[in-house]
Amino acid sequence: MALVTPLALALLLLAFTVSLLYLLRKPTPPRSGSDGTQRQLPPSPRGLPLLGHLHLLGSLPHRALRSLAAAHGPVLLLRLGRVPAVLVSSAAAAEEVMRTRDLAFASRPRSAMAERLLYGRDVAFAPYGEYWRQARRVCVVHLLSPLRILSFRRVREEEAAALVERVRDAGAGGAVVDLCEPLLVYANTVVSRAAFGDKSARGLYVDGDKGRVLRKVFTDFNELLGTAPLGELLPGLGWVDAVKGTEGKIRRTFEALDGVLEKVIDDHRRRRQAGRQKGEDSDDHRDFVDVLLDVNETDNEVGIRLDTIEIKAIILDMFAAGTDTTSTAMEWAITELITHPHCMRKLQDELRAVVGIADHHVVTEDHLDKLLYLKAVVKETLRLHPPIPLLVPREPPNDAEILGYHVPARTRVVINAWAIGRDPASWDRAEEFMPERFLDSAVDYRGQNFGLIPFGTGRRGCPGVGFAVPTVEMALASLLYNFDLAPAAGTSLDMREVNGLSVRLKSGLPLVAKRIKPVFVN
Ligand code: HEM
Repeated sequence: MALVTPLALALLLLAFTVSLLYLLRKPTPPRSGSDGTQRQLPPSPRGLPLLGHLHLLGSLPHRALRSLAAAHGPVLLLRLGRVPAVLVSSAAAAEEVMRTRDLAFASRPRSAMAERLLYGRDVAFAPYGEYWRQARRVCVVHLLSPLRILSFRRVREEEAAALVERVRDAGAGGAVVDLCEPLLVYANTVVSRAAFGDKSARGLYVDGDKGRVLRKVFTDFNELLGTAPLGELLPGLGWVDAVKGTEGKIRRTFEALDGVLEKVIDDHRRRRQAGRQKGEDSDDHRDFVDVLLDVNETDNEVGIRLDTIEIKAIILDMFAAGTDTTSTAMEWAITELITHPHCMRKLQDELRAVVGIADHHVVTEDHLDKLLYLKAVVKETLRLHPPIPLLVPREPPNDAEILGYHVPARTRVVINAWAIGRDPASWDRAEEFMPERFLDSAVDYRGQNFGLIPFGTGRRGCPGVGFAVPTVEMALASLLYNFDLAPAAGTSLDMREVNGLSVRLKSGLPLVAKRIKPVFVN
C-alpha cells in the first residue's frame, strides 16, 4: 500500500520515539468488557502508543499476522492505530465467526473510502441491516443466480478466445509477454460485458486513448479501494491524505466512473424504451444494468426498489469484487504450474484428452465438468494464494465472543484465510502445491470446509463464486491448451507478492508463450 510520504514518515518516526519511552513500562493486562464486567479478552502482544500494532503489519500484513498468531495464538487482540481489531487465524475460530455466530459478525466496519467511491450504497461494505439484506438479495437472486451466470457463457468463451489471440499476437516471434496484463483485460472485459452488455462494454474497452483512460480509471478505483487512508487509522493525520493527493485522486476517479455509469444507464433506459415500443421483452441476454433497471421499474414480490444511485453502487461493486480477484487467481495458478512442471504436464495431458487435438478444436464450457485436474489446480491455488488473504473485515455491532474470548462491540474482525489455508493442523504438507490432494476429496471452497475459505462464507460470503470459477477455468484451460508457457531462457519466476485490493505478483508474470498448435480463430 502506497500510504507513506516523507511527511507521514516523519510523523511515524516521532510516534516511534515516543513509543520507545513507553516500552520501558510494564505491558497492560487485558481489560474488561465494555459493560464493565470482567471477561477474558484475547491475548494481545505488546503495542506502541498511537500506533498500537500498526508497525508490525509490514508491507505484507497476511504474512506478518501469521507470525504474530504463531507466537500468541489463533485469536488475538490488536490495535491498528486507533482501530481495535481481533485477528482470527485458525479454521475453528473462523468457523465460529462465519457459521456458529455468523449473525453476530454479519456487519462490516465503516470504510470512508468505500463511502466516497461507492456512494455509501453498495453491498460489500454495507453495514448489516435492511438495505444490505435487500441489495444482497438482488445480487444473489437476480444478478448472480446460476441461470444468469449461465447466460454469460458465450461472453466467457469469446473472451477466452480473445485472450488466446492477444497472447499469440503479443508473444509473436518469441517475445516476452507479461501475462498479468492480458489476464486483467480478460477479467475486466468479462465483468464489463456482463454488467453493461456487449454494446456499451465495447464502447468502454475500445483501443486507443479513450479505452486507455478508462482502463486507468478502473485501475485507480481498485487501487484506492485497497488503500486504508492514514487518517482513518491514526487520529489527526487526515490532512496527510490531502497533501499526498489521495483526496484529489478519489474525487477524479469517482467523477469519471459516475460519468461512465450515468451514460451507460441512460443508454439502457433509451434502448429499453425503444424495445418496449417494438414489443421486445426477452430475458435471455439481460446484462446487470438491465436486471437492476427491471428491479427499479417493477414492484417485485418482496417490494425491493433500487434508485439510480443504488444501481450505480451495485454495478461498481461487481467491478471492485470481481476483476482483480479473478485475474489474481489466474496469475497464481499459472505461476504455480510453471514452477511445478509435472502438474503442468498432467493438466495439459488432461486438456488434450478431453478437448481433443485437431486443429479446429477449441475449449468450451462443455469441457469444464470433465477437467477434474484443472478443478483441483484451481482449488489448490486458492488454498495457497487466496486473492484477498485477509478477506473483508467484519464488525460485531454488539459485544460478541470467539472461542470463549470476549470481543467488544465494534471491534474489527480480520480473518487470515491465507494462514488458515497453510495451517499444518488442517493440511498435510501444507506449504506444498499438490493439486492431487483434491482429486479424491469432497473438500472445496464453498464454505463447508473452514480450512479453505478464499471466498469467506456465511451471510457475508462471496455471492460471486459461481461467476468467478468458470471465468478462471475457461481462461486457464484455453491458455494451457494452446500454449506452453515458460520464463525466458536464463530467467526464473519472481514469486514475491505485492499488497493491494488483492495480493498479486510483485514483478508481473513475464513469459514466453510457445504455441502448441495453430490458434483457431472463429
Ligand atoms: C476469485 C474471485 C473472487 C474471490 C477470491 C472473492 C472473494 C470474496 C471475499 C473473501 C468476500 C468477503 C467474504 C466474507 O466476508 O465472508 C467477497 C465478497 C463479495 N464478493 Fe467476491 N470474490 C471473487 C469474485 C467475485 C465476483 C466475480 C463477484 C461478482 C461478480 C463478487 C462479488 C462479491 C460481493 C458483492 C461481495 C460482498 C458480499 C457481502 O458483503 O454481502 N466476487 N468476495
